[in-house]
Amino acid sequence: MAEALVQSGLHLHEQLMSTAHPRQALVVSLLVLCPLLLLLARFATTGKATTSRERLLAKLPSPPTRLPVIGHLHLVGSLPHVSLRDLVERHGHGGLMLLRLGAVPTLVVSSPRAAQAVLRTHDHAFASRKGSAVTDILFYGSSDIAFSPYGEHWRNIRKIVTTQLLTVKKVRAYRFVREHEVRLVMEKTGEAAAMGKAVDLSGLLLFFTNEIMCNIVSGKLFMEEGRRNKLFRELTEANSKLLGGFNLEDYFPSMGRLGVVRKVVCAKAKKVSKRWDDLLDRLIDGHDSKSVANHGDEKISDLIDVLLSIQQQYGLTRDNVKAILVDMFQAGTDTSSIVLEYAMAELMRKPRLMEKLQAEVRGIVPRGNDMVTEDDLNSMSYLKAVIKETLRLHPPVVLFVPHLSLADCDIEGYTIPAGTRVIINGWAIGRDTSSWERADEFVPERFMEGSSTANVDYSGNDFLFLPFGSGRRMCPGTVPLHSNTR
Ligand code: HEM
Repeated sequence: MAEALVQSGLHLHEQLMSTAHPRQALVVSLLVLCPLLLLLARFATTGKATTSRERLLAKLPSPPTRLPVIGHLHLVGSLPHVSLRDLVERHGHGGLMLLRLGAVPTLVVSSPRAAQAVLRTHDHAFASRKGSAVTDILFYGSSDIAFSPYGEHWRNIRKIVTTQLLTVKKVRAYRFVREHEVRLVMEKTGEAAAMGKAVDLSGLLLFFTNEIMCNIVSGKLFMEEGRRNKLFRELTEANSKLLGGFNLEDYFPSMGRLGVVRKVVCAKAKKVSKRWDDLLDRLIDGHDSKSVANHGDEKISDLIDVLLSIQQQYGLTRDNVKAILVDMFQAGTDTSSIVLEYAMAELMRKPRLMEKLQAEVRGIVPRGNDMVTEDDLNSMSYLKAVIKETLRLHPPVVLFVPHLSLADCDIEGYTIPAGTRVIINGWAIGRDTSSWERADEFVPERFMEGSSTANVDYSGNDFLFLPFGSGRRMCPGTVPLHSNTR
């Protein structure tokens, strides 16, 4: 179940990063596109090995079996993160390898040391992104946080997210939303258990995280909630499919610029984007800067309220606001539910660990309390270790959103030319056998006191454990994740 889940790739970043594709999809797509192949070959081979950039790329370690037109695409199997890890082990050097994915030279980074070079030593040079026709449509000209190129606009919206939207204070304020949703999940599970019915945990956890994100982003006052939340779920899934599908332009950018190809590639994305746009327009129109969701005495503004209230101060257009909102949904929903699902799957497979965790919870929650409160969680060191271990072994973002280099950089004795796409394999880094003992096993004890890796954490400073990345493009979502999963 778990590996399939990684592949079904529900999370924004996971989708975005799936620049490497299942072979089947590739073969089908290429058959369909056969008439275009000759043209492709022309585009794909232009400038080959003649420029200084090509000469630098040619020095990088790379699998020898490169085919005309598709390059190394045929080497990438149905689990791209696994294929890439294996390919780097076989053909890479120092955790680095160059793949030609169609016409796009792509640097694959697969070891803690190489990741440190990219995300810390040369962070500035590797901090950009390259949008595509699809991200331009779904994210309002790629003006969201995840796809914006490095520069003024990205700095501005990233600041908004970290100082206004995803702050500890703000996330704490939504505690009542989380507690309400946890109670609902408990009730549903309890009812099913009483009737001896099986529970679809994946569905329940996805529903749970989606409900939380919906209430945090757009509050409780606007539109009939059930309908709105369902629509958000559908649209998030539609985005994931589009971002994770085979997009010709990702591999053959020159082809993508041809009007006719762009039209075909973009038709579906435009339909989905129109539905997002209608929904976001209705939600934004339903808000005004003074609107607040009430909970007892607390007055909690949702993320739309916050964005509208600072819109002028930060010079945001309405489309910028919408792009940020799409990011929050896309990035915030599946990640947390995937972590929860893997944690449950691992604990079910290892009842001894489940008992240990239950004993910790029972020892801390006062007798008679039917719910664990968020205050109780701080003292639960084994629970924290279980979550860390889940993130190490099953990071929901297996391959990071591709980075783009802005300047030439020397790494591990190679010069990586400016304009190179970089894929960081977070999944492989978490399972690196030179960093982790019994790397493929679920052992939360490795994060408990007394273990040599007890203090390793995911703040982006320990390069052997990067579930959220590191550096300028590191995930800004650690604060909400903490609250949603625990
Ligand atoms: C378990 C939960 C999550 C994990 C493991 C995770 C992981 C990541 C990773 C690995 C990246 C890419 C870093 C890079 O490209 O170098 C990323 C980017 C991002 N994440 Fe998350 N994420 C999670 C949850 C969230 C949540 C809850 C939000 C917001 C509500 C969020 C918002 C973002 C955004 C906006 C970016 C793009 C940052 C940028 O390009 O500047 N993530 N995340």
